[in-house]
Amino acid sequence: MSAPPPKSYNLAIIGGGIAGCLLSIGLTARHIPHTLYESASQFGEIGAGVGFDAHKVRTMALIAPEVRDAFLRCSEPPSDENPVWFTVRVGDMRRAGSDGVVSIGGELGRKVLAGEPVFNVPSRPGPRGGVHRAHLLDELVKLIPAHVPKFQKKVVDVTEANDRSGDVVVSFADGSSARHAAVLGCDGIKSRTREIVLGKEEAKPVFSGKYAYRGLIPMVKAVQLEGVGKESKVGSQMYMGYHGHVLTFPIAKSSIFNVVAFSSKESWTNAEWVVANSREDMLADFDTWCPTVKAIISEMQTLDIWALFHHPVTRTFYQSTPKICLVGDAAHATTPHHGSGAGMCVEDSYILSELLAETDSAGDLEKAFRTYDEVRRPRTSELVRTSQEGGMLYDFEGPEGDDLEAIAHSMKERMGWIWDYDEGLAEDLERARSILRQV
Ligand SMILES: Cc1cc2nc3c(=O)[nH]c(=O)nc-3n(C[C@H](O)[C@H](O)[C@H](O)COP(=O)(O)OP(=O)(O)OC[C@H]3O[C@@H](n4cnc5c(N)ncnc54)[C@H](O)[C@@H]3O)c2cc1C
Repeated sequence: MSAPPPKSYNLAIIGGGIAGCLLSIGLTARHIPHTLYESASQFGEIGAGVGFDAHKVRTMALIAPEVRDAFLRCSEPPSDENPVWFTVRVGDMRRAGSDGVVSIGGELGRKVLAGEPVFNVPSRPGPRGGVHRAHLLDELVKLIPAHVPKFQKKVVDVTEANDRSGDVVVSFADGSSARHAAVLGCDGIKSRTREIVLGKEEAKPVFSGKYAYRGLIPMVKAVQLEGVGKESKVGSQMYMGYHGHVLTFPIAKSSIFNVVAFSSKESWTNAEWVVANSREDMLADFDTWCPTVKAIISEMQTLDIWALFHHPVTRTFYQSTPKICLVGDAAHATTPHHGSGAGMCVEDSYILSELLAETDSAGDLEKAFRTYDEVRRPRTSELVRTSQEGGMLYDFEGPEGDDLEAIAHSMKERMGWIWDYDEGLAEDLERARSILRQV
């Protein structure tokens, strides 16, 4: 197939995380000229896991088939016989008798042995699951042409060019600047581009009431921990409790046991979001929990606390002067409780790439951004809302309390809304295209 006519514009992507890389691949596949500016000296992700559901993996292929292939190279082929997202247990023993039976809400709760499976949240068939973030990013980066990324380019400002061209001038911390038709802000939860669009106050992320410990344990070691080994083949586990929950899932083709352990806190006053902590304090957060959870926590090598912030209310994802469009966490930073913040980067990148593919002149970019905002903001804002509620649900802080049937029902409903979206996304794109084509 011959290449489409060249675009009369050149875009700037700010930020080379999952959103910036996916968008760059999407634009490259559609012959849309752009440069990616990243503040760090190279692409990089933290040493932790990230999970994608089957719908997001299918959407990766719509950005470009190579994105899905990249994911598959990092992930374990799923068993579709009994697809399970998480096997859910009660890990907190505060309400347990000496026999280990937890006295907890709902009919299900009467039979619960601490640490033993209570219910499964079924996932959907198809490739999906956890990968090591750095491994995935390494694979994605290979799909970005060498001339596209520019490193050590920290964006400090975006202004309109003063020659009535409608171009934007991107200014960097090193004193240099670059001119583009528009900016695609993929600069994450602490986004500078969001500040420019919304103003400093409105752009501020908000503490969600939760913090997390994150750890990677070699699988050979994890399977020796009490209660873990026999379930190594089962996959992902969630241990619920009062004001906390613990997730474990295999990554790096099951060679690493990824742990995220959550706790609650009313407020966060520290200017830093990742702070050092003592082993005693970390263990104390889970000292009422079952032996399996305690064994997992005691094996964690990183003690840092990650305060979890999000950006719950967003008036707009774009502005016209200077032209900026927000993508990924820059647009809709979410808590991780539905494991879908990066998944929304996938959906955003697909929709925006497709809309830009249909936009031939710089004068039409604003319309493309307005259309993207119209179809993407409702869904992603809802994710931010339901994800925060999800964290409270797993920690027995929601209206369901510790009623396990009500929690199971709510979890399945919330996850279905995120996962069963192949048709929804196709409809969103169709609707967006018809808006874009209106004169
Ligand atoms: C504990 C935890 C677990 C999670 N688990 C999951 C999961 O299982 N599944 C899932 O889908 N999501 C998950 N998420 C959410 C997911 O990690 C994020 O939604 C996703 O990584 C956001 O990607 P991003 O590219 O938008 O932002 P980022 O990854 O933050 O990337 C932003 C990039 O922009 C660069 N940058 C920043 N400022 C500037 C600047 N001024 N100039 C130039 N460059 C700049 C940064 O260096 C960085 O490279 C989790 C989040 C947390 C906290």
